[in-house]
Amino acid sequence: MELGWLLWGTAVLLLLHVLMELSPSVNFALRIGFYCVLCLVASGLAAAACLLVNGGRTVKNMRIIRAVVRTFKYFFGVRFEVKGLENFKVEGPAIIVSNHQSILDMMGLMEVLPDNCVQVGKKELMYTGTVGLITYLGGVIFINRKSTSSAKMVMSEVAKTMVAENVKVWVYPEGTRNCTGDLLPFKKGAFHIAVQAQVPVIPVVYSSFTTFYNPKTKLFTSGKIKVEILPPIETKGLTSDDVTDLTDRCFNTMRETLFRLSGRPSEAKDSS
Ligand SMILES: CCCCCCCCCCCCCCCC(=O)SCCNC(=O)CCNC(=O)[C@H](O)C(C)(C)COP(=O)(O)OP(=O)(O)OC[C@H]1O[C@@H](n2cnc3c(N)ncnc32)[C@H](O)[C@@H]1OP(=O)(O)O
Ligand SMILES: CCCCCCCC/C=C\CCCCCCCC(=O)OC[C@@H](O)COP(=O)(O)O
Repeated sequence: MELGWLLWGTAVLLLLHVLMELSPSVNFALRIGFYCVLCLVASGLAAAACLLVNGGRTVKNMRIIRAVVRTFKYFFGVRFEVKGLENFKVEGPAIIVSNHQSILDMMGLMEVLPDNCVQVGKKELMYTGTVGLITYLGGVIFINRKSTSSAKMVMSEVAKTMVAENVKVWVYPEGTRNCTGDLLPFKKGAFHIAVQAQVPVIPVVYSSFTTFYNPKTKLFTSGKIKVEILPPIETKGLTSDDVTDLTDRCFNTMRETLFRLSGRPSEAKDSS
């Protein structure tokens, strides 16, 4: 009986392996499917640990989530090369902005996430089962992207509480995933918070995934991601009139860095 199960298991694994070798779409679907299942299962386990250790929604849970997610890279053969971690060592709160390419970004986020840091996320994430639960427990700030006025209200509240509670806030200023190897124009919410709270902006750039991950061509193999944490940009003395300029400066610096890290230096010079 047990031998029968073993043989069936081996046959299924072999079949999956052959299918993955033969078809890039099957390989892609299985790897992404595995990533989602891993996120759902790990979130359930992490949620139990968060509730036992910290009792409810708190940024302290991010340490548990970070420790769990940092193991994911070994399942997918993803390696990170990180530079500039010392730039996170600013006294007190800050806004961290980074490029957003895929759901796989959670691995890169947790690889460098400083202590006492929460992310801004779309409210739809709340409805993703255990992943929604873990994002809630970790203190993620949920916004409704379809309503600028309500999103702006939440962001203004964040500007007040991040100073009172001494937390850093991680925002993806492109506002959505973008895996083209370039940046989308930046939304201004993150920069408004930074100016309102008078806290520095710390840009973080991840090299393009396109050489090993591309949903359009169904590519998903192992690969290396270069991460660079850039020096903080001060906002002391800036007003709401300076937000557009601050956004543009940050965008240009990050785009230049993205192209350099991804081996496309010439195009960085074309941007402006
Ligand atoms: C254990 C296993 C676990 C596995 C799992 C772990 C997961 C544990 C981690 C989870 C991590 C989640 C990570 C999720 C990642 C996302 O969900 S990314 C998507 C959600 N995030 C975002 O969208 C953030 C970026 N978006 C913004 O900041 C946008 O500005 C806003 C606030 C949403 C507004 O959107 P909008 O209306 O489209 O944008 P925008 O053009 O910027 O603004 C319109 C006008 O309002 C003004 N404005 C904007 N904001 C403000 C403001 N705050 N004050 C005054 N004026 C403002 C602008 O200046 C602009 O006016 P003009 O200057 O053009 O005259
Ligand atoms: C009971 C309901 C069950 C629902 C099951 C849902 C399955 C989802 C399972 C795993 C997904 C793992 C995702 C990890 C968190 C990813 C955060 C993220 O990257 O969100 C995307 C968001 O930044 C931008 O969204 P859009 O590009 O605008 O779209």
